[in-house]
Amino acid sequence: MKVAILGGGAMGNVLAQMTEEKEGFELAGVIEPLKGQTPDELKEIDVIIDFSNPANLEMLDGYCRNHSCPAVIATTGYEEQQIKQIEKLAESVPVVFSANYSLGINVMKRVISEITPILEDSFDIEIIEKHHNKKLDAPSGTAKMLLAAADEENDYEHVFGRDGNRKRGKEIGVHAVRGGTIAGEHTVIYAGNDEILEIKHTAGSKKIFAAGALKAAEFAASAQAGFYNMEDVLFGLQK
Ligand SMILES: NC(=O)C1=CN([C@@H]2O[C@H](COP(=O)(O)OP(=O)(O)OC[C@H]3O[C@@H](n4cnc5c(N)ncnc54)[C@H](OP(=O)(O)O)[C@@H]3O)[C@@H](O)[C@H]2O)C=CC1
Ligand SMILES: O=C(O)C1=N[C@H](C(=O)O)C[C@H](O)C1
Repeated sequence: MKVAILGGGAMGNVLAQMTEEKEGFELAGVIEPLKGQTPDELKEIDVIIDFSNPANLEMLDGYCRNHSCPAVIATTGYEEQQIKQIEKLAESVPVVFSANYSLGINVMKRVISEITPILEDSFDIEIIEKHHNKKLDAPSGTAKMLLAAADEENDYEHVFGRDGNRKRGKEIGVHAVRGGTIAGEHTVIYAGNDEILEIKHTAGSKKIFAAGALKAAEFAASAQAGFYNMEDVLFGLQK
């Protein structure tokens, strides 16, 4: 399978190396948008994997539409309107879209949806994410995804970067920490009276995201047009 990578940054580089090493995969090229490159320069791509920046969405959308090319989108920090645009693109081509391609976080997401309804009335819920000091967006896409998993009913008030006292009532605080080379750490804290439950995932390196994105690429290359997430890839199609 011929894979093109949009974004030649930290993730693009790790993914390029893993693509070249993986049996059955061939690296068609790495597109570096800030150097004026576009995917149009590459021929016969089976799937394009985007680890770049929301500013590249128009380019990605146009390329996938014009070439009926499946996409795996890993970039985070999109505006609501851009996510709608990705959903629209998925009416024409297969799109896998996830803020986190690791197995652990996708299992954690399931755990959070399962236990939050049991604990939410008597425990306070807070989310803490930690990342390297080069990360542009905050809070992380994964923190927002875990928040959505905790908040299926949508009757919470969300507080990003809480400062001061917790108000009583349904409120989930999301906190971002940036430093050094932390590959990614996400903790959901359930704090009750005299007891604390923490669910935590730590990424040991960027390789876990690249490995998951390659799995998603295999899935996307043989899927019908549609909007998929990493749970669809790992656990079979969700409803
Ligand atoms: N879903 C997941 O599992 C994961 C998602 N991510 C996300 O992937 C993205 C990339 O991460 P990472 O590689 O660490 O980031 P880097 O900053 O190392 O790389 C970002 C890439 O995006 C391009 N870029 C940056 N700014 C712009 C801009 N304004 N306009 C156009 N292109 C731009 C750059 O292109 P150029 O090549 O020309 O320099 C660069 O290669 C982030 O959004 C991050 O959150 C990261 C890890 C896992
Ligand atoms: O920028 C990163 O590095 C990461 N970004 C993703 C996010 O915003 O959640 C996924 C992972 O945590 C690493």
